Amino acid sequence: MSIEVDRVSFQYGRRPVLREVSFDLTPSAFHAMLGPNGAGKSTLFGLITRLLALQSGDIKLRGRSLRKQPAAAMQEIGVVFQQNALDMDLTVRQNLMYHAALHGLSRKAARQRCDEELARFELTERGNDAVRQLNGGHRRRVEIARALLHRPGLLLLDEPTVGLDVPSRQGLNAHVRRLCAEDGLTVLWATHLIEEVERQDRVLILHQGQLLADGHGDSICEAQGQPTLADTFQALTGAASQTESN
Ligand SMILES: Nc1ncnc2c1ncn2[C@@H]1O[C@H](COP(=O)(O)OP(=O)(O)OP(=O)(O)O)[C@@H](O)[C@H]1O
Repeated sequence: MSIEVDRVSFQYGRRPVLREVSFDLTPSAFHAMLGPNGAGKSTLFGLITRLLALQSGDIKLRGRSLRKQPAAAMQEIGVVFQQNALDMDLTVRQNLMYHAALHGLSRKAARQRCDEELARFELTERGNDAVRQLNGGHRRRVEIARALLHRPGLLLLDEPTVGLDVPSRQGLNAHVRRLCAEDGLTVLWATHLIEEVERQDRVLILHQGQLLADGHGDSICEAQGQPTLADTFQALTGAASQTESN
């Protein structure tokens, strides 16, 4: 699924937060958006998902402009925000069914899609448990399953591993990479953690609202004359990359 972000700038009040950000994503590939806290990642996600209104520039999904055809463009997007957005007292299945109804799926289609997603995320046995009973890693999986119920072509994840322990972080990252490889999903994974990025990923480095690098991890390292992504990130941003331990 193609997405083009074209010269998007944004400011809160008089404070610029994004400056002429442009990129497009490779269909069916995993993209890591790496940026320290405050880089503007959540603001960009807010614009792509229309939580925030575009001020300048445009965003197109499969050629459909968010400005001109917002409803059609939004059908293409599944999103997992930084904050848990599940109802903790409802069961896993109820959370999914509610979301499917919001997307206009019939009850029959919704049930079928829920079954498929629960199986794919190895959650079938937890379907009737309240979300509150699940650990953090499983809750995040439910959120991703929910984001995919309406079969979007693009999955956005905003720091999805925040608050998870190391094995859960790694498991979730690997799971999303599999979705990309097996289902042809286009993924944009925002993080400030270098461990979640691999050298063969398309990497977008955002810093203080500007896109400082965009390309395969290897090419970015080579262009900067740096041995690792962590060194490249530091050279470009002046910020030591954050790791799970700090
Ligand atoms: N509603 C708001 N009003 C004013 N400033 C804001 C608002 N939301 C975010 N900001 C500021 O905009 C800048 C970018 O924030 P944003 O949340 O987009 O960055 P981020 O890369 O997602 O970082 P984080 O992971 O910490 O959320 C920050 O300096 C932040 O303080």
